Amino acid sequence: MSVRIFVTGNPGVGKTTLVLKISEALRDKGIKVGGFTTREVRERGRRVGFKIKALDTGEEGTLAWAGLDGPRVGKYGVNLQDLNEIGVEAVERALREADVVIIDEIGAMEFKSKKFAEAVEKAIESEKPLLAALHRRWVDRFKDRGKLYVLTVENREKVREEILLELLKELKGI
Ligand SMILES: Nc1ncnc2c1ncn2[C@@H]1O[C@H](COP(=O)(O)OP(=O)(O)OP(=O)(O)O)[C@@H](O)[C@H]1O
Repeated sequence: MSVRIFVTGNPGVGKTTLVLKISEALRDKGIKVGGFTTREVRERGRRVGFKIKALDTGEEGTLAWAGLDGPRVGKYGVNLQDLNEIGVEAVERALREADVVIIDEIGAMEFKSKKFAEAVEKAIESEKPLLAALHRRWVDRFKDRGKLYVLTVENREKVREEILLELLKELKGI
């Protein structure tokens, strides 16, 4: 059975940073990483939206923006087009072409897309190693389908090393 690693934790604890550093470390070893990351965008100190970026191509779009017309999560409207065309496509590509699949994150915004939900399911069922950031509210739904790490400021460096070793062990031979 393949490794499936979920990382959760409070907002801003470092989930995206962990995923990015692990992606870099894997790439440095010649391992092909695919999937997507998200990041928040602030203007004058206030959060105004979220960007979504494909790990393989670097293509970036808008995941959600305050006041945007689209399915709503809080004050943000979700941009289904970029979520599907950048995020979901990146996961599909990773499932075909990459050695490791990264999903950052599984949460309310992302689940506004049925295609995203299907891609997550495929990624979990896949034989390829999966590393996914999981929003706190979705932990109960996914915690039995892989290994769950709860990230804190205190443990985040150690957890990062542990996950990297776990993935490398699984990828031995590539
Ligand atoms: N290991 C670390 N060492 C130092 N700073 C860190 C570390 N991890 C994260 N940070 C800093 O903390 C901030 C938030 O990190 P990050 O965006 O990775 O968190 P997150 O958990 O993904 O947030 P969100 O809840 O928005 O998804 C960033 O400014 C980042 O640079």
